[in-house]
Amino acid sequence: MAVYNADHKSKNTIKISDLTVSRGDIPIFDPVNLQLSSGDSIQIRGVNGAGKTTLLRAICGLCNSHEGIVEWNERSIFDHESDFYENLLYLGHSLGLKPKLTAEQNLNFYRNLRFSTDKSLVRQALEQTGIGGYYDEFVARMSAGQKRRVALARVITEPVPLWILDEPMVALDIHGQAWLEQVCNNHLERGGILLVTSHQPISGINGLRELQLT
Ligand SMILES: Nc1ncnc2c1ncn2[C@@H]1O[C@H](COP(=O)(O)OP(=O)(O)OP(=O)(O)O)[C@@H](O)[C@H]1O
Repeated sequence: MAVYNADHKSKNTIKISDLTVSRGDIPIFDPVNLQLSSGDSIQIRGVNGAGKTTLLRAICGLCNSHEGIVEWNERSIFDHESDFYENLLYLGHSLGLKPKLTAEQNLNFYRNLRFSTDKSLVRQALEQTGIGGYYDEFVARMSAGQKRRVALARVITEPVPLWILDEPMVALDIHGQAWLEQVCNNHLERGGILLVTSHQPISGINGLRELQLT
């Protein structure tokens, strides 16, 4: 399982070079060039339809029609997929939760994919997200904000260095937003990297850079 470079002795880097995605023959956004190292964070900004989700998916290697290069620690993600994906946590618009499973079962599913043996992390994570009492509740019976908190608990149960979060603030109340900003700051202090989109202002993440898509 991937671990943080907690002591910063070795750094992680993601480098994006001339990355763009086309629909038909038309590029959705101008080529993106970006480099982030351990402790760096960036918010991708742009109006509805600017291509924020598309860019994040392309960085994750999930777009077929992309041009450009994405490198993790100076190696193409396509040539070294397992090294990249075991270090990546991508939370997209879709929460990726099974409604007929409980919160705990959903998180254990993802935790098991990472071969993590620390079961206690799941209930600790749900406590931290403020829904500790809901660990055995079916996701189908949860509110939108509660579901979002379950999905976001993965940042604790799968402690990998690269977080790519698409609109993570959606449906969160102010307490949830403050919690998320705090865990992002902890992540960055431990040497993590963060790429995030949000239509809501993010004021509580230290050193958050901005990239405006055009
Ligand atoms: N599956 C698809 N097939 C064709 N076009 C698509 C597809 N998904 C998105 N698009 C188009 O790509 C463009 C960028 O969409 P994208 O979802 O990346 O924008 P966004 O900036 O994330 O928008 P929002 O702020 O509304 O979430 C839009 O014009 C959209 O219509």
